[in-house]
Amino acid sequence: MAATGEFDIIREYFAAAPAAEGVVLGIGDDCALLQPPAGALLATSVDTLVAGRHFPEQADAAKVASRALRVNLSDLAAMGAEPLWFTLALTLPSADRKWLQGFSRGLLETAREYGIALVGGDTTAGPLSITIQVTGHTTKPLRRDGARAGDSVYVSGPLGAASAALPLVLRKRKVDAELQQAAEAAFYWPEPQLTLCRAIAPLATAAIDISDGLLADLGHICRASGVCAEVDVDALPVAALARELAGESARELAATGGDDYQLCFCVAEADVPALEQLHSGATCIGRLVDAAGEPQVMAYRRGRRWSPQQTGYQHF
Ligand SMILES: Nc1ncnc2c1ncn2[C@@H]1O[C@H](COP(=O)(O)OP(=O)(O)O)[C@@H](O)[C@H]1O
Ligand SMILES: Cc1ncc(C[n+]2csc(CCOP(=O)(O)OP(=O)(O)O)c2C)c(N)n1
Ligand SMILES: [Mg+2]
Repeated sequence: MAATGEFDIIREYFAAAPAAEGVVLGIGDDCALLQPPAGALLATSVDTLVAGRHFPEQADAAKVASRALRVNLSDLAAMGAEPLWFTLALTLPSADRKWLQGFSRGLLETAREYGIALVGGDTTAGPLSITIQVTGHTTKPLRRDGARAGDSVYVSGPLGAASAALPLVLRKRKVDAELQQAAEAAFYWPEPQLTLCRAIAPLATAAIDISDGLLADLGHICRASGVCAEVDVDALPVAALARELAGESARELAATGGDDYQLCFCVAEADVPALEQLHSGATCIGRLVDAAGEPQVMAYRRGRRWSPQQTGYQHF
């Protein structure tokens, strides 16, 4: 039996979200009432995931829910913020009970894992899309505009897995069950770098999460900070899964493919030894230099300037 209407869906699948810190009033009224931690800045961000654009139309509901929350948590990590609350705007083609059960399970399990509470949302009929707005708190924000010439540029972990996995996730390429599972894990369960962001917050001058592609996203730091970046593409940590799936193209995917949600961050020269002491798993991939002309990313392969056709995903 299908759930009947908008309010049944909310009550049955979302209203049972557990009580959480700072939630004076949660789901059910015109607004949620929230009490921010004393003295903290609130960090807020919203991202939409559209079926066919951000995930396959026929994707498993629990996996899509988890990915939708994880990519939003990634923005909190990139800002140096701790998760507090989120809202969910869900547009559904139909009130499919099985889909909704999977979706709410995946969403609420992920929310519990990362300590973030669902406090409200909106439910409408239409083409499948998922919008999540997250709020966190921080006393040491990691902005995009704090990087300076001379800083070293780091990435938090291996790149290229999610974009190499996309053809498998889209079922455009058939592989054995184990490889299919690894591909789906890379795509649907990116790890928001919240632990790393806590460790690097005292040292990083700027940070961004890699959603569109490393070279494109680092470009945002360059423009915000008024610097150029020199990136040694040969130094990028390429994910083993990307190598297995994409062979020779894996390094290009690591540089320009999105969807991995690792962090890219910068550290002043004087703080590099302290950063290295953290043994955080981050890899130095280049450095920042004065922007003689326009702030931009300059990529190098085998010591020579390298300009890929696309530096990252573009919607339009
Ligand atoms: N439609 C919009 N209205 C207002 N601000 C927007 C809109 N779309 C994007 N932004 C803002 O532009 C900046 C870049 O957006 P985006 O590339 O989506 O960031 P991210 O990769 O962190 O999700 C962010 O500060 C975001 O809040
Ligand atoms: C079905 C499908 N096709 C293609 C992609 C690749 N892709 C779509 S959007 C995107 C970039 C990230 O999405 P965006 O909406 O730009 O997120 P934001 O930068 O705002 O966090 C990528 C790599 C995908 N994830 N799923
Ligand atoms: Mg966005």
